[in-house]
Amino acid sequence: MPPEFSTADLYDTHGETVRVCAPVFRDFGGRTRFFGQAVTVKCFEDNSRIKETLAEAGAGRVLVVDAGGSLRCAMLGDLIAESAVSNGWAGVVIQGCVRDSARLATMDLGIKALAAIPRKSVRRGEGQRDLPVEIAGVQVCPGDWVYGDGDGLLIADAPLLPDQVQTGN
Ligand SMILES: O=C([O-])CC(=O)C(=O)O
Repeated sequence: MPPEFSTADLYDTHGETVRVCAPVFRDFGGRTRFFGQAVTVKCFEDNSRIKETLAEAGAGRVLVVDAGGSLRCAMLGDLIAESAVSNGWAGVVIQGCVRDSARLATMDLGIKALAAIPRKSVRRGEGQRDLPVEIAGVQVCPGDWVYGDGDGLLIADAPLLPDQVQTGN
């Protein structure tokens, strides 16, 4: 189980040294409180990099995806989310859409995205990984610390929790 924390308490403790995402995301995963170090992807209506990355060992990290805010297709569905769970990812944050939302809600994974839509993306092998991205008005660099709960999402340069363990599981 993730340690007890709340993004509101973390904000009160750390103030404007943390970046607060604009409240554009909904929770789709079965885990609403999650944290971990960021791995970043930038892609548009093509989830190739997301599928590849979540097939690797997650080690409690959080995949942060700038999907350009597209509301046309889903960048994550139940199969890719299942691979994220079995590979030990703590969460996935997508500036874009998901699908299979009923199944996602049963999974032990944090998932924040803009909306759900039935249409899937088209995989053409495009997209970039491990670069600074911007989601919900804030910059996220690879290795930044991501904290999510029902109130939203905070991004920090350094770990915020006392005695922080190195995984978000
Ligand atoms: O395959 C996709 O593009 C998305 C999807 O439906 C899944 O992850 O199950």
